[in-house]
Amino acid sequence: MSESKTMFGTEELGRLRKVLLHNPIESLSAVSEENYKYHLFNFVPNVDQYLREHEQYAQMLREHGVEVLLVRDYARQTKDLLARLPNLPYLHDTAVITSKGAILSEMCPGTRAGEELVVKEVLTNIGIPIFHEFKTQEQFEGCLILSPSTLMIVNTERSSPNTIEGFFSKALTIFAEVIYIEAPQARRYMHADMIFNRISEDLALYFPPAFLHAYLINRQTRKEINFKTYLVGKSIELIPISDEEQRNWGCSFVPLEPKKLIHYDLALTIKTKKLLKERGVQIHEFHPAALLAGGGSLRCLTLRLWRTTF
Ligand SMILES: NC(=O)NCCC[C@H](N)C(=O)O
Repeated sequence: MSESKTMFGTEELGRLRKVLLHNPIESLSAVSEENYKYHLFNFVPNVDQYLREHEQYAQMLREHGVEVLLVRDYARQTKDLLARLPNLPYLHDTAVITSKGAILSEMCPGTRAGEELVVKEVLTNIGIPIFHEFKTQEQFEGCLILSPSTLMIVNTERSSPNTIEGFFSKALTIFAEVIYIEAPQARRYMHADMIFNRISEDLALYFPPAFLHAYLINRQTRKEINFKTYLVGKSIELIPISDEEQRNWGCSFVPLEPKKLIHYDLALTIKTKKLLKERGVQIHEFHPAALLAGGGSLRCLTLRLWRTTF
C-alpha cells in the first residue's frame, strides 16, 4: 500500500494523528434568543468567547502532536454554505472515517441539513474518498468504530431505523460485525458518543440505562446480546457513568492515544476520575464556558481523520 493510501482511517486505537475542525466565524452570530432552539443550541453563545475557546482547543490538539485541518481551507464550491450552518463545528456527527473512505452522514431535516455537502467537498479535497453516502430522504448522524473488526451503530432520535437497516450489508463489507443498539429517543442520547466510548483496548465508559436492546450482526446471523457481557467476553472492562455525568458528555471524550484523553473538566465526577487514574488513564482537562451553548463535547467538535497503531 502506498503511503498516501494509509493517511486516513480511524479503526486503530493507537495515536490520533489528524483531525478536521471548523471555527464558525460566519454563522455563530446568527444564533439568537428567537432561534437558538431551532438551531439546536442550549443557549445563545458569546461569539468571541466561543471562537476563543475553539482556538484554545485546536491549540491543545497541536501541542499533543495532532495535525489540525480547517474546513475553511478546503471548502470552495460550498464556501457560501458556511454562513448558514451554525452546527458545522460539530463535525464528528457528519462523517466517520474508515481506511476505505468516509461514511458520510445524512443530517436530519432542519438546521443541520446540508452540513454533509460541505464535509463531502472538504474530504474530497483533502484526498479522502467517500465510502458511503446516504440518500437525501434518509437519516443518519454518525456511528462509532470500536475496532478494525467492529462498528457500533446506535438508533437515536437523529437516525431512521430503515436507513440503518439498509446500511448493515455495506458496513459488513468492511467490518466483520456490527453492534446495533436501540437507545431511548431523546436529545440527551442524540448520538452514539453520548452513551459509550472506548478508552483503550481493554477499557470503556458507558451509560447502561441507554442500552435498551443490543444486537450482534454479522454476514451470517443476527442475534440479541447483552452489550456488557459481550464486551466483557472480549476482555473490555466497562465503567458505568452516572446520570449527571451522562448529561455532561461523560462518554464523549477525545482519545489522543490509549488511556490518554482530552475531556471537559466538568464531564466526570471525582469518583470516576479516580477509577480511571487507578487504571492508568491520563485526562487532559479543558474548561468550557461559551462552547457549552452548542450542546456538544470536544469530541463532537472533532472529525477524526487518521489514527495509527503507533
Ligand atoms: N455528538 C454530539 O453529541 N454532538 C453534539 C451536537 C450538538 C448540536 N447542537 C446538535 O444538537 O446537533
